[in-house]
Amino acid sequence: MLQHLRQHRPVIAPSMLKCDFGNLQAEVDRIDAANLPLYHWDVMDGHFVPNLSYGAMLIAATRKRTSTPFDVHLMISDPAAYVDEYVKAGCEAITFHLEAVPEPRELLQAIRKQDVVAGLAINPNTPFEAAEPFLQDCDLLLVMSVNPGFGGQAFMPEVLPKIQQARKIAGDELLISVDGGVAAETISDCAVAGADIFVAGSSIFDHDDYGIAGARLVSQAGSHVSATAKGS
Ligand SMILES: O=C(CO)[C@H](O)[C@H](O)COP(=O)(O)O
Ligand SMILES: [Fe+2]
Repeated sequence: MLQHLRQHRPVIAPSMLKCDFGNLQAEVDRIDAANLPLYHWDVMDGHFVPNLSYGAMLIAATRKRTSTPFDVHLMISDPAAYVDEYVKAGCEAITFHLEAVPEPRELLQAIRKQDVVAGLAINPNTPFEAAEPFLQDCDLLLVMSVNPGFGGQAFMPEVLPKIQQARKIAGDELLISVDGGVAAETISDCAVAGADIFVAGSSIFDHDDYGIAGARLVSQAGSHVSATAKGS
């Protein structure tokens, strides 16, 4: 899975929060036809964030419909209680919030032990230094560029220095994902700062053709992803 993600950099990951749940099979077909290499599932519990989305049951049902890898972004207060459900649902990457689990080492290690990519997410107000001690136990750092809870919000450029810091300190091994308001106008700044996974909700699902929307994002980001990073 890590190899898959590294090979597909810049990775455009459609945020399923914005898809048409009334026609999920059609959405899966359109995403896969567009060759988007990673699904991003936003799980919200109405407690950690003021919104409720969907859970492992829906993800497991969709798992049967596509072989494209899944990353689940857990915006929930007690991720440790639910990680096994998301592994069983077929998620290849599990990302949870540092704000929910201030001592995340044990949970990151437990995720890795199951051969699943371990991701740690930080909110816009959380400094990079809070996550830094745990980076050796992470495969992926997700930097939120909106306050979590809703799709369609405006990108917060003030998070870009955190991405730069993470890339400088962690080197090329760490996958850095940016999530929230990523669009054609904002993606190149994220790529220049050092991100390699770009979560895209509105900037994919608001378009008629996901292939064209994805290719546009790749071309805006692509030239900034270093040649050594690509395919390494
Ligand atoms: O985690 C999220 C919100 O909490 C979503 O992944 C994110 O907002 C994606 O949607 P958009 O690209 O429209 O901002
Ligand atoms: Fe997300």
